[in-house]
Amino acid sequence: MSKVTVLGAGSWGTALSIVLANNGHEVILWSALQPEIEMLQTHREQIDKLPGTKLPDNIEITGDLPYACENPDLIVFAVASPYVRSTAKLAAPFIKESQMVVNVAKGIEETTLMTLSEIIEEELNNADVAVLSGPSHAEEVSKGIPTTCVVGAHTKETACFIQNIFMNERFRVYTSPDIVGIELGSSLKNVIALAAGVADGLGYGDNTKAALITRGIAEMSRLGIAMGGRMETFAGLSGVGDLIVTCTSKHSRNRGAGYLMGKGYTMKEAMDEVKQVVEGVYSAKAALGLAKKYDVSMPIVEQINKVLFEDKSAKEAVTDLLLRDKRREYSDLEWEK
Ligand SMILES: NC(=O)c1ccc[n+]([C@@H]2O[C@H](COP(=O)([O-])OP(=O)(O)OC[C@H]3O[C@@H](n4cnc5c(N)ncnc54)[C@H](O)[C@@H]3O)[C@@H](O)[C@H]2O)c1
Ligand SMILES: O=P(O)(O)OC[C@H](O)CO
Repeated sequence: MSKVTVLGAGSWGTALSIVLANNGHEVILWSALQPEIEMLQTHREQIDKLPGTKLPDNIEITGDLPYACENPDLIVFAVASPYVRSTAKLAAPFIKESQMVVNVAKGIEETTLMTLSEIIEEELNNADVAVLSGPSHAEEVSKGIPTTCVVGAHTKETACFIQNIFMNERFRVYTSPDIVGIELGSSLKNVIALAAGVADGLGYGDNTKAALITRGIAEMSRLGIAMGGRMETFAGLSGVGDLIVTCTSKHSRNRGAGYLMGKGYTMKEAMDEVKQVVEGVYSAKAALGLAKKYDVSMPIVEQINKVLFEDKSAKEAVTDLLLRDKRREYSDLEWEK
């Protein structure tokens, strides 16, 4: 049995706390939000986001960050991406040398273009920072619906330690050394999912969805490989796996927000309606920034940025994608003669 602290008590932090508690660990679930703390303490349930699932007794809810950071075996970062840096900064004075940390949030910082694990590493001196990602909606994980994820870490020992902490007969965890590939896949898929939602909102069909998923993974992997990630990772759980679930699931926040925009909502109206964090909106500009930095073509990311931030009509964006310059499906596949 280990001591695990989970920072962030939204859908994902709560669902993972339930997995960890059911695995027999002693869990501290911390939130920065007083109403969230009170709701979890009073009802022992994330009523707003995971209604109907009670928290096991071995989850302690707190708003006391120094206490939450007091010597756990593992800290799970599950706050929404815009709060990862501020939370790490606040926690840093209370965190021990070489603390093992796993980031489960998905995003890229707009101002620095850093991944979330890089931010945590920067803020927490000497922490051993890993990532956990994959096709995993909190609504299903909290109910014990079979789910698979992958943990990426700097060493095999850390990856296996975290794998053992999370894994059970309903939650299978693989390991990988490809941290950058995992984090880029998990962040970029949210941007593509917005586009898939827009297509649904416009009333387009399965052909359009399949096109966005397939061409989406092509552009995600082009950027990811340019940044040092591995193609295998983009073909894996945190790449195409997460992209499929996000672009198709009724639970998806990003697809849901895109759907509303396809129906004519503004970005702000769509985000308010979804009520939970729509990470693709926060990562879209950063994805475009990385595409420019690494000189990689990302046409879907480009068009979704125009819809989100330049008031371009969604219909026009789809037409512009379809009528781009003619090209080969994969530029490195050449005819022999
Ligand atoms: N929900 C899922 O199914 C799921 C699955 C995998 C990964 N994720 C990722 O996990 C992260 C969290 O997602 P979520 O669905 O739990 O979001 P959410 O909207 O349900 O919750 C976000 C949480 O962030 C925390 N927060 C809000 N404001 C804060 C502040 N000022 N300072 C510190 N913390 C603050 C709160 O605990 C809040 O509940 C996201 O990056 C998301 O992409 C979510
Ligand atoms: O599908 P979303 O947009 O709710 O994102 C949640 C998770 O990242 C799915 O793995």
